[in-house]
Amino acid sequence: MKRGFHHRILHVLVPFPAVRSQSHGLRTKSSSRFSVRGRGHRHEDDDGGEDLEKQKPWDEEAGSRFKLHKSRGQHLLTNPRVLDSIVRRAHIRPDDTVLEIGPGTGNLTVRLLQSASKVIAVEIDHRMVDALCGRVSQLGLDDRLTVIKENALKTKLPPFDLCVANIPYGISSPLIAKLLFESRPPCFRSATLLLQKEFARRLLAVPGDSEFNRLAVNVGMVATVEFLMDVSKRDFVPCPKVDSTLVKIRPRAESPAVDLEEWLAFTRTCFSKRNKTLGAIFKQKKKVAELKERLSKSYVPQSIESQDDDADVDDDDDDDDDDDGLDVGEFKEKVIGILKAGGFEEKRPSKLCNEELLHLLQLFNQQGILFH
Ligand SMILES: C[S@@+](CC[C@H](N)C(=O)[O-])C[C@H]1O[C@@H](n2cnc3c(N)ncnc32)[C@H](O)[C@@H]1O
Repeated sequence: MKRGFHHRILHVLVPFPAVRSQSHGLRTKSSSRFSVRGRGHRHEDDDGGEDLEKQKPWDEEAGSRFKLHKSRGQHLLTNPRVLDSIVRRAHIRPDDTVLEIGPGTGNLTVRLLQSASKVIAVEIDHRMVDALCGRVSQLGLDDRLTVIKENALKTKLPPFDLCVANIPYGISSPLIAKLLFESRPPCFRSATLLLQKEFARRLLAVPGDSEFNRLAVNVGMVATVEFLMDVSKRDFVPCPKVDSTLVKIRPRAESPAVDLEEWLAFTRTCFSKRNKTLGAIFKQKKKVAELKERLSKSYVPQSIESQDDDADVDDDDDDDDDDDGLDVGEFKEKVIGILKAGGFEEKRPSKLCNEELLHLLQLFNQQGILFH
């Protein structure tokens, strides 16, 4: 079973009170301060030209005050210019259905509702859901918002055209994997996501960069990633320790010519030891034994949630050439022979582009060596 995707919990659709405004325009409330009880956070916004910009990101009158949990990534984006910029860069069409993961109190949601036909928001915290529903209801936009009160990683996502979100950074990797790999091919145009800056750098890394890693390799196989802008930590309440980067992920139009489960398992092996050559990686006794066993064993699916969770795993036996007890000597020679024939033995996976890695996988597969 794929870790994180096997619990299919029913959606809880949160109903809204039937409060409507006179029109679909956003109404501006009079409150002018952001305040979270217990934290003493106060945020004063820039004055904007439009109604929406004048509206404060969090309206005390619209909902109750509560403690924000850092463990759930509850850093609310409060700078209206940044919020507007995210919506602008998402290129939303009027008939689009937008998926938002982690709407929080709705700072981004109310803007998305202005541009899209429909917003589907997935939020784990019922206090946030209550605040969001109250706020959207007061604005008279509730008929276009559907809230799924669930863990975004554990719920089946409904169809959508665009994903636009300031996500909790703790779920970045499994969430991107879910968006891109859970339902193939993905049917959305793009995901405009605010990510932790360091994570975004790794996602944007190319072969040869020090940050180049399995996450970039796997995402790059099925999507392109574009840098949009950096966002200061000072634009959030409470202020996090890290800065952020907005990126746009676009699924590739054509599916890659490879079994993705096989590819994910292959890259898991290639990137299992940082800075090692492929020769050193494939000489490990355990790796050789695993591959040999897989020749005769049936397929065991791997998690695609933990895209990059094993980069530091050390087996402590990478230089071990002694095959006694495993009876894998001949098979190991075959594996090394394939690496040598392709000119890969001395190369490091972090320097190879996807085409080169794909070529190596094909060489293995042609010799009957499978990775899943
Ligand atoms: C960084 S805050 C963003 C809030 C809002 N979008 C904003 O920009 O002000 C992340 C939000 O995601 C919610 N969240 C955390 N983990 C989640 C999960 N696994 N599934 C859905 N929502 C989650 C948090 O409760 C929080 O409201």
